[in-house]
Amino acid sequence: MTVIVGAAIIADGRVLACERAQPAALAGQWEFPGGKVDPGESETEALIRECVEELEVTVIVGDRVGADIRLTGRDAVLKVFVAEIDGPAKPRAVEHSELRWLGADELDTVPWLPADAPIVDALRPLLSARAAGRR
Ligand SMILES: Nc1nc2c([nH]c(=O)n2[C@H]2C[C@H](O)[C@@H](COP(=O)(O)OP(=O)(O)OP(=O)(O)O)O2)c(=O)[nH]1
Repeated sequence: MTVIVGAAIIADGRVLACERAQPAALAGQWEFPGGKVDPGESETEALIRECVEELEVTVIVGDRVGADIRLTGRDAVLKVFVAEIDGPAKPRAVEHSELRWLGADELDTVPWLPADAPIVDALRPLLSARAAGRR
């Protein structure tokens, strides 16, 4: 089964949402940066590599957010991890059409990929807690 990892990159109580530019069927929908784990690579290594490729930032990978999500019609599972940017670098939209930092009350302002709904739900309380300074 293909494992796809995603990074819920959090800073200042907001999470980084990324708008897909391609393929056409997914363009305009929002996601967590990430992608397939390559053979011989750990999930953490894959996330770090994908964030460098897609955003030109190095992330520190933390806890899982939500449960494993089976992608419909595919032999694939999505696993999302909390992450933070290591250092002062700002993410750049290398492969996405737009990046936005969203607070707990802004999560519903973008159309997420359908599979991400449970992850977005799991993130909401986490972001509220961080915004309130209770990491
Ligand atoms: N990265 C990412 N992919 C997601 C999310 N939700 C979701 O359903 N997916 C799906 C969309 C894609 O079908 C698949 C990931 O594909 P991808 O194109 O980002 O991964 P990749 O770079 O490794 O793929 P490839 O170009 O090497 O084929 O997972 C999400 O939040 N983040």
